[in-house]
Amino acid sequence: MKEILIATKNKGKIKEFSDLFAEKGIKVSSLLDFPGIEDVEETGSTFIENAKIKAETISKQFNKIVVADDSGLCVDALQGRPGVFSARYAGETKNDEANLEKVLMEMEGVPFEKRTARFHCVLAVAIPNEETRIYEGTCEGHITEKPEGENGFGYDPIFYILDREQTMAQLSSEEKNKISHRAKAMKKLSENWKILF
Ligand SMILES: O=P(O)(O)OP(=O)(O)OP(=O)(O)OC[C@H]1O[C@@H](n2cnc3c(O)ncnc32)[C@H](O)[C@@H]1O
Ligand SMILES: [Mg+2]
Repeated sequence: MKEILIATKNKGKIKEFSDLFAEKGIKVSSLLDFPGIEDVEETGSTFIENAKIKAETISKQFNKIVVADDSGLCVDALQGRPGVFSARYAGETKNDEANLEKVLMEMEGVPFEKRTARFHCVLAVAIPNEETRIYEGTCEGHITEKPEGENGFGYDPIFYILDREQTMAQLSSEEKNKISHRAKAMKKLSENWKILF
């Protein structure tokens, strides 16, 4: 079976990529399968820079094709924050619940029509001795006033999808994988599938 290495230790992402690649008959491995590999420092100032840094660093270590995902939540009323700081918005420990509580606190008193936000996903495909490829996807929504739903990860419980009348965390994983920023970026990558193998 074909296999692709994703440069992440985020369990939520790994689950989604496993499902999305399984549709193509491809198995996913991740940095959780290689406990000796250290986290790559995200020193870039954009999603694209950070996705490239993660994919290229791990690709060099393994000398093979590697996919990395840099993603996050951009809230209009917060001038695009948390943005590239999404994973560590409430501190270095990467606590999903503390992060979303911080966003809710900062959004207190903001009326519904001004609570617009989007999830952004950048996939970088690093190929030894070739230029890194970039694929992007976004998903539009509104920030809720309190968390709802148990599925997904990260900011999903406070991200309301207008035409579904549900938060991302209330959707099943199959439904999220049809509309999410990650699924949209994956679709673009899958149109260029042949670069992977
Ligand atoms: O860098 P890696 O190792 O892949 O894992 P990470 O968790 O640090 O990932 P990012 O640097 O890309 O930060 C993305 C953060 O944005 C949030 N996020 C990304 N995609 C999301 C999604 O589909 N649903 C909810 N939150 C998401 C979540 O809090 C992530 O921790
Ligand atoms: Mg990260």
